[in-house]
Amino acid sequence: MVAAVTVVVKIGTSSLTDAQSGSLRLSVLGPLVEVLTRLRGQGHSVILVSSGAVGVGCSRLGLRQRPTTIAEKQAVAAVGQGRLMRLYDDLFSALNQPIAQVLLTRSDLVERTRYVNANRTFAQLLQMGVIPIVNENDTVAVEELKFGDNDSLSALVASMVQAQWLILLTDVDKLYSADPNRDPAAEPIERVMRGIPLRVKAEVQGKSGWGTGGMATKLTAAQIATAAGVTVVITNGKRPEQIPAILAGEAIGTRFDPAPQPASARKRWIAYGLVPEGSLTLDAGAVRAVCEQGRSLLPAGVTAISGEFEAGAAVRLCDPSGQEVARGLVNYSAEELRRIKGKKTAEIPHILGYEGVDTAIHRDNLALLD
Ligand SMILES: Nc1ncnc2c1ncn2[C@@H]1O[C@H](COP(=O)(O)OP(=O)(O)O)[C@@H](O)[C@H]1O
Ligand SMILES: N[C@@H](CCC(=O)OP(=O)(O)O)C(=O)O
Repeated sequence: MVAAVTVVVKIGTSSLTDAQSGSLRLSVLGPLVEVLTRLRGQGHSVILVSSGAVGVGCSRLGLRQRPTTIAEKQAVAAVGQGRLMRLYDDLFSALNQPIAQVLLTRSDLVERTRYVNANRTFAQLLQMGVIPIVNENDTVAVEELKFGDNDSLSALVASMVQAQWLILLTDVDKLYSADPNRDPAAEPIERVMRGIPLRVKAEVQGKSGWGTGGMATKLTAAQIATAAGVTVVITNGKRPEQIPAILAGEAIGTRFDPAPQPASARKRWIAYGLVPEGSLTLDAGAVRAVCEQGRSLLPAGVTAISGEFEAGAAVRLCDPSGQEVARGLVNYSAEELRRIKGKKTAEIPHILGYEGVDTAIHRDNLALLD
């Protein structure tokens, strides 16, 4: 018997719907509902992140391809989401398991008070024995503030609720060294110890006909969730009955090990919950100070600024080669930083004409990326 855990299961359109007809695959949904209900009955907390609103909406409206315009996608998702939830409610109700619909947009997680509030709602639902079923609120999400894919959404939810497990159910059994649907020589990867291998990142271009992000967004999800201390597994959605064996430690699918010392909830929110509004390029000394010595970022170590943002905004911190290494909340606007970049702290009041703070980003507002 496995100790009670919080598990987030994400199921993609490619597993939920038939690629040809677009109709829902009851042969997948039935066992999934059964296994999640059983886990709940054993005392585990379960959250389901379910895609499928667009796919189901398309099937209902007789559309043969995923819509391309935003307005079309939003309208089709509005048709599909209700049908999807109705089906889930019927199936879970047959097993006496209460469920809840939770629709989130990126902006719900960007604003700290809304993030904290969403977290409280999840905690309350789980305490009441409910299985929350989460999707992006496609109908109202605006392009600049979209998760865009439910892989990232599921990782942010897993991080927010401090889940032990995130299980990504898809139409392949594992992560491969290349897209197995295109390259027959692709080799399966059973375990990713820490950090996602670069050779794999370069080889994750494809996706199924109805899927959104392909394997690339699953790797991003794995990065976000493992950094929060969550164990991530990518496995085939056709066999949901394997989930208890996964939780018991069996080597099924691809397993990503969690960070041994996850950052605090606030730092994780800075790193992955917020949407960066610009970028700062750092010199090598500043990268060392921030990444290895845990120090604040001084204007002296900044060599370039891109984007327009106000003080308090979230920005990317990049090393001299352009690789993103951290994120943080700036103490100065982009316009101010352009004037004081590369300058010593003592020079700042003269340049700006007022006494500012010493740091461009204080270490408490700085989160390293995995
Ligand atoms: N390196 C890889 N390993 C496994 N699958 C890959 C890889 N690169 C691309 N893919 C593709 O990713 C697809 C799954 O992603 P996607 O279609 O978005 O599924 P979902 O709807 O479950 O999110 C697979 O069908 C596969 O073709
Ligand atoms: N929110 C969208 C799903 C977006 C998405 O990530 O799809 P998928 O790649 O199939 O998990 C929907 O419900 O159709």
